[in-house]
Amino acid sequence: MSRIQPARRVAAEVLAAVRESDAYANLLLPARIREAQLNPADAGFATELVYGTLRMQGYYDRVLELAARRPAGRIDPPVLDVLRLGAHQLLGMRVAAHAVLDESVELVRRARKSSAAGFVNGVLRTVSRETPESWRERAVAGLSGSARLAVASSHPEWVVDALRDALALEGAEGELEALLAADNDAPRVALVALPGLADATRLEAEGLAPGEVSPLAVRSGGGDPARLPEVAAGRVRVQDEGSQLAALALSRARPIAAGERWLDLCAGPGGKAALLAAEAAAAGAHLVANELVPARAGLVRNAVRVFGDGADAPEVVEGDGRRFGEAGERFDRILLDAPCTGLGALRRRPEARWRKSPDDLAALVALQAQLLDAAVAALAPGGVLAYVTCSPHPAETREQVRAALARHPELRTLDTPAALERVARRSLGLPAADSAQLWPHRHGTDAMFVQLLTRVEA
Ligand SMILES: C[S@@+](CC[C@H](N)C(=O)[O-])C[C@H]1O[C@@H](n2cnc3c(N)ncnc32)[C@H](O)[C@@H]1O
Repeated sequence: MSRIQPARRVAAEVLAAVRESDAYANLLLPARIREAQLNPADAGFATELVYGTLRMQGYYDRVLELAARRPAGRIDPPVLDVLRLGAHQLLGMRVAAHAVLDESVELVRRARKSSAAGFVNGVLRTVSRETPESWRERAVAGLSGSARLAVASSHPEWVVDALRDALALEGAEGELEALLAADNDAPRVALVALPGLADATRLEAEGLAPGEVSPLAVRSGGGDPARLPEVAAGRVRVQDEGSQLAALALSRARPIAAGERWLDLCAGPGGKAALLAAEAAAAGAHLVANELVPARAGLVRNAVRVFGDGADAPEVVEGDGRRFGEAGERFDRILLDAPCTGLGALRRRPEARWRKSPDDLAALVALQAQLLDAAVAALAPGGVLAYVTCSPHPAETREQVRAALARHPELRTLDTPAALERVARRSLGLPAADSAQLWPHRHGTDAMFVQLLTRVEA
């Protein structure tokens, strides 16, 4: 009989898969919880173990380096997984030391690393001898500036610098620590009630909490959202409220004329496409949803299945979005929710901050510019284009828009903060500017960037 609690076993398996095969914790963990048939309490424990360990990995590595007196890079990766998991229980969850030590030793044996059992026991015992507060001080001793913040908040240093630069564009550099802290908070799951198919007010009357900023949002009461019949049927979907507002800023930028043609250029996995399809269906507009990666195009098809397959149903197409505009086809509204570093969604993708590097940024910025050019070419004169990223990085947001405006004299900005304020449930307090930036620490959303653009006759 295994002496390892099922929740710890599931957490250890997910951490190993995230490291070995670049698995996404937010996709793999719910599946493993279901397979292992964990009860709600154990499912919650496993979720905290996985998310907390991955988010705080940078900080725990610093503590473990001090306790083990060797760099984390010189610790066998499967052994390091077990140490990180143990550190999170001791420092982040205040689990009793004897339980953490016993089960960590079992986990390292189970990972076929029995020879490291004494090492794991010794390092975690050292960690357990000091309080979390004392480790917080020791971990940053001798560090300053971004390096100190990076360790304390468990973010890579280049991400700390990028977030500071993005806040500085609004004169809000002083909010950096609040933003970093918000990235480490477990976000409450937001749901969107698709217009015409579900009703947020009715769901509130049935006991779900109202959303924070989106008029279509309700908050899941915890547990697996798929237990709600509306979610299982695809009429209510899990979607960050910032994403909801970004899609609504486009669909509600101005009244919809029947017969309008809409394009979602980079639609996978289909969250915004489903919302746009609902908005389009209610007003007699038609949506084309395009996605490059076939598997993700499949997710878009699933997301819009609820609209049936009649002539008015959204059309899902596969291919490189950069081909749009070439054949002379024009659209009245275009969403370009561009592939990006995702630095605005670190709360919900706990491993993401460790996977991206500044090298990824250059390639993404180049791709975003090409997709923007295609979107401009495919935009009907007088149409509306929403350029959206789930990253606040200046190179992906305001600098990208500034460069597009310089390349395309026919492009004009629209007052995006006003468009977002019009659709939001409460005032967002957005500063006056052409573009709009949402923030986790201010709005409880991902850090979505939205720029509405229009095209005058060339
Ligand atoms: C930020 S995600 C879009 C999220 C989506 N709008 C939603 O709300 O669910 C960007 C998507 O662009 C896709 N993509 C990347 N390069 C592309 C290209 N050249 N053409 C079209 N799609 C692309 C990615 O596969 C990814 O699914």
